This record gives sequence, C-alpha cells and structure tokens, in this order.
Amino acid sequence: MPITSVETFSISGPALLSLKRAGDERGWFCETWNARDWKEAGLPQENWVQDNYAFSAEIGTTRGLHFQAPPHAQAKLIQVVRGRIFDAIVDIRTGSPTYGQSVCLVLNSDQPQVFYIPAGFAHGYQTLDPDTLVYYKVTDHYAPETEGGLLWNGERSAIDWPIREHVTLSKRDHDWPDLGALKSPFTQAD
Ligand SMILES: Cc1cn([C@H]2C[C@H](O)[C@@H](COP(=O)(O)OP(=O)(O)O[C@H]3O[C@@H](C)C(=O)[C@@H](O)[C@H]3O)O2)c(=O)[nH]c1=O
Repeated sequence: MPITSVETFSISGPALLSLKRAGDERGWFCETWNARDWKEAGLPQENWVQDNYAFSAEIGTTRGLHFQAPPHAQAKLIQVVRGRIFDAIVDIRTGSPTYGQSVCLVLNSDQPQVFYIPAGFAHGYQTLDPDTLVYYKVTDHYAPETEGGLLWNGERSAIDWPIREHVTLSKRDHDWPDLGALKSPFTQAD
C-alpha cells in the first residue's frame, strides 16, 4: 500500500490517503490496505474486522449520516470502486473543539485514494454517478441496535451536498435528528 500522501484536516483524526498504482500494459495494480505501510505512515492502530460493499443505482443516492455507538463504534476506511461520491463526516465527539463541524470531499474511482474516518464521526455519502460502488472496512461488526444517525440535510450540520433535490434515501434516513437534538454517545477520548 505505498502511501504517496496523507492529507489531514482542521478536524483532528480523519485522513485522506493517496496511494500508488503500478501500471503496465495490462492495466494497473493497487494495494488498498497494508498493515505495515499504515503503521509506517503513523496512522492509528485499528483492528479492521469487516469489509462492506455497497452498490447505488441512482445518481443522488444519499446514505447516512450514520454511526454505531460504543462499545460497537466503528472507524471506517472508505474507497470508491466505480463512480464518484461526495463523502461527508460530522465530528460528534463531545468535548471536541470541532464538535459539529464537518469534513466533505469527493472520492473518485479514477483516483487511488482511501478516506480514513476514526470513531466519533457520523458518516454519509451521496453518489455523483449512476451505478456507483463503494467498498469500506470497519473496525467493529454490524450491531444495528447501536446505530444512530444525523439528518443528512439538517440545518445545524450544514453540509453543502451537491444534490439536494430528488435524492434517493432509505426510509430511516428521513428521520434522524438534526445536530441540536442529538445526544451523542461519544466523547473525545472514544
Ligand atoms: C451496515 C450494514 C447493513 N447490513 C444490512 C442491513 C440492511 O438489510 C442492509 C442495508 O443496511 P443500511 O440501510 O444500514 O445500509 P447503509 O444505509 O448503506 O448503511 C451504511 O451507511 C454508510 C453511510 C455508513 O457509514 C455505514 O456504516 C452504514 O451505516 O444491509 C448488514 O448486513 N451489515 C452491515 O454492516
């Protein structure tokens, strides 16, 4: 997983990693997770236990913003295998100097990048192309009884989604609270 750069943000914790693709006449090869290189880059020790693969047919499909509460909190390592997404995370670590602030970025399958999101963030994404495939690692198993969320277009989290009309949402994603009503289960140390 040769990491060519690690971009950090004004919010501590998340990181966008750019990776190297080895190209030849057949195409290219890319390591997307390598424990040794991760450690050498100084990234936090994480115990990835599950990989997820999500297909979204419609452009404007919006998933989130989701989290699992401790003791089943999840860090996530996100990549796009086909298409493009607008990815958004909101800091919900109580006591964090950046509580309520967000990081938003576009992930594109044409660019070898992975987005690392530590526990303590609500996470969501919106597809910018039809037939988009997102692949991600998480550090705890699916525990639906611990799931929580934030309303994707809540006024308080103020995420500048590229598509606001005619989005495709799951039923439950209509009903999450806005940031002001969230009782966050995270503290900065989680
Ligand atoms: C998340 C998840 C879902 N499922 C099942 C439950 C359900 O039948 C189906 C779809 O689940 P959901 O509606 O929760 O899928 P989705 O809305 O894509 O949920 C995901 O959203 C993104 C933004 C995240 O950050 C993820 O952590 C996860 O919460 O897949 C699993 O079996 N394992 C899992 O880990």
